[in-house]
Amino acid sequence: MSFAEHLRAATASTWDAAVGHRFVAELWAGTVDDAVLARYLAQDALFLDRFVALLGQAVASADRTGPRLAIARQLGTVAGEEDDYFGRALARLGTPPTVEPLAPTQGFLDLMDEARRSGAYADVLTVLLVAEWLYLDWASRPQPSPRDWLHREWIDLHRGSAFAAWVELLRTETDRVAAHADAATRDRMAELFTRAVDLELAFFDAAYP
Ligand SMILES: Cc1ncc(CN)c(N)n1
Repeated sequence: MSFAEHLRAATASTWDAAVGHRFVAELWAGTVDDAVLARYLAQDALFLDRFVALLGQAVASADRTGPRLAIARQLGTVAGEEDDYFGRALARLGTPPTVEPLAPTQGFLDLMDEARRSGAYADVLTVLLVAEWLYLDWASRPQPSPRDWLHREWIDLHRGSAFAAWVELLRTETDRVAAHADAATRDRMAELFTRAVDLELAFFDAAYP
């Protein structure tokens, strides 16, 4: 088992609870309440801002050209296609332009800021890996797509061959960096991974007041 697979196995119960969350089931079924989706997306718009900054740090701290370019391309997708979805979705749902972060969102902002400020590629990769791998996992259900673009596009942004290749790159990079890291760095990566998985579950929970 690779380092990344080991971390995922160690967090399996929380990971599986997030991937099988009520929010995910309702999104796939196209039955998620507009107020719930609005609450979730308004929080995720706050997440997106700091996520782009974290991707920027990954571009800066990558130690090889190939991964640096792949991360830069994905940064473009998040700042482009994904941000465009947020604009259209929040306009349709009528979400207020400014919202305060709920506790799980604040936890994520702190985690991403911590990893970004550390400048440590290992830390940045670990947080990115959880955020993208867990989303690929819930978005890859072998199930018909919901009809409404509001639901379908949020799924489509996190599945497909390009997104799967992106997650594979993050996993390969995490394993490569961990293989050359000292025990303290690997311990820190494991701690960041666990914190991020806990926050993913709490983030879905928080969509339901
Ligand atoms: C909370 C959360 N985690 C992960 C993702 C996928 N980048 C997201 N959009 N929001």
